[in-house]
Amino acid sequence: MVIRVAVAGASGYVGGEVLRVFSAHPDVEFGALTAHASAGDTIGAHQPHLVPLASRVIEPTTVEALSGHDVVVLALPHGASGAIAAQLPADVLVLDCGADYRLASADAWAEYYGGEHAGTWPYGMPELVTPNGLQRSLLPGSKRIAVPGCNVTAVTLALQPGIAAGVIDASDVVATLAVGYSGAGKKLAANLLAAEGLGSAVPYAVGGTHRHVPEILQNFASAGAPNPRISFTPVLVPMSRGILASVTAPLAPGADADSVRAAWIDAYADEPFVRVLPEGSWPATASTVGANTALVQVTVDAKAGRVVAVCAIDNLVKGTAGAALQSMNVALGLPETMGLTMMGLAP
Ligand SMILES: NC(=O)C1=CN([C@@H]2O[C@H](COP(=O)(O)OP(=O)(O)OC[C@H]3O[C@@H](n4cnc5c(N)ncnc54)[C@H](OP(=O)(O)O)[C@@H]3O)[C@@H](O)[C@H]2O)C=CC1
Ligand SMILES: CC(=O)N[C@@H](CCC(=O)OP(=O)(O)O)C(=O)O
Repeated sequence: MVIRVAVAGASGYVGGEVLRVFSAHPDVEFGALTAHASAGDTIGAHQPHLVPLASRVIEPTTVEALSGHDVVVLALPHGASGAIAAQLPADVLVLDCGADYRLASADAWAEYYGGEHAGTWPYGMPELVTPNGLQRSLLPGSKRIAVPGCNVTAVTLALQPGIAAGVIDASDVVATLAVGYSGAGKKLAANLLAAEGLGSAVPYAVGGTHRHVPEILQNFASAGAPNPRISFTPVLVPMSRGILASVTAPLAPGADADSVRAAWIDAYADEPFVRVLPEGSWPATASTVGANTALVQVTVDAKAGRVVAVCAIDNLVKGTAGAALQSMNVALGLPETMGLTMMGLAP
């Protein structure tokens, strides 16, 4: 079987990671590679680490260029993906790595992103708990998939077992994230001067303003939280990749350390890409670099009466490109793990 894949945004961080991750899939063959200002350049000029693709020429992102493929991956700024996706044929599988189609609520879109809401597509997180079972059962046959936000993936995977099992109170969640520079995209990351960024940790989008807040709350509600609330603070730290989400919530009445641990272990026992670490060992972003891995740990802070859950991912793999490939496999009826690995890169 050959799956012809077009990648829009091939000059960016996510586009580059889509090219790297998807090239490990035995059935994938790349068709058009498109972008915007870099059209006419070679991939090698923008992604020098992708040596086998170095001589491929980047085309402008047009409906014509993206037509005639089995799969189109959009790795474009939000807004740009909605504009092009609306013109793509209905029978091509479109995986949008941007935010345009993630939210179910047009009001939430207007509040956090502004402008018109493009719509809502099936959500590309196979592990998500939904009222109708796990999200993976809803993806086969889908022709449109909204790939989750990277911070959202880390926070959701950290906490959803406790929500689904009823052992935490999700109306008072506090999340603090250490996030790497590549999450900001190539253009912004280039502006983060090493002289100022190195050696410093800087919070941003503080006070409930981050665009991922409504997406996280949507996932918590999907997992069964009746009135989810979160105080969310991302902190930019000097690493190129990685997200470490530390998430806490009150212990539900009647729950204890045993029921909490059992909830997390049971939730992820059969998940190919989520690993609950042995007790006492805590996730590190370095162990996820380059892999479609989510490492999770949980404990009870008895004095505070709160559950503390931590999740580490590579923002560009499980946080985006890996999640896209995982969802593509499920949508096409292929083994979910095809072409994906939990073997990271270290040291
Ligand atoms: N970085 C991350 O960790 C994550 C990012 N995402 C999302 O993925 C998407 C891509 O992000 P990222 O790769 O980081 O961003 P980059 O800035 O690194 O790359 C953006 C890409 O989009 C292209 N582009 C910009 N404007 C247009 C346009 N008007 N029409 C067509 N192409 C355009 C650029 O092309 P050119 O260079 O030629 O101008 C470039 O290829 C965003 O929606 C982002 O929010 C999601 C999860 C994680
Ligand atoms: C460091 C940094 O800025 N990280 C970005 C990552 C978000 C991202 O890219 O996700 P979307 O697809 O939802 O835009 C942020 O926190 O906004």
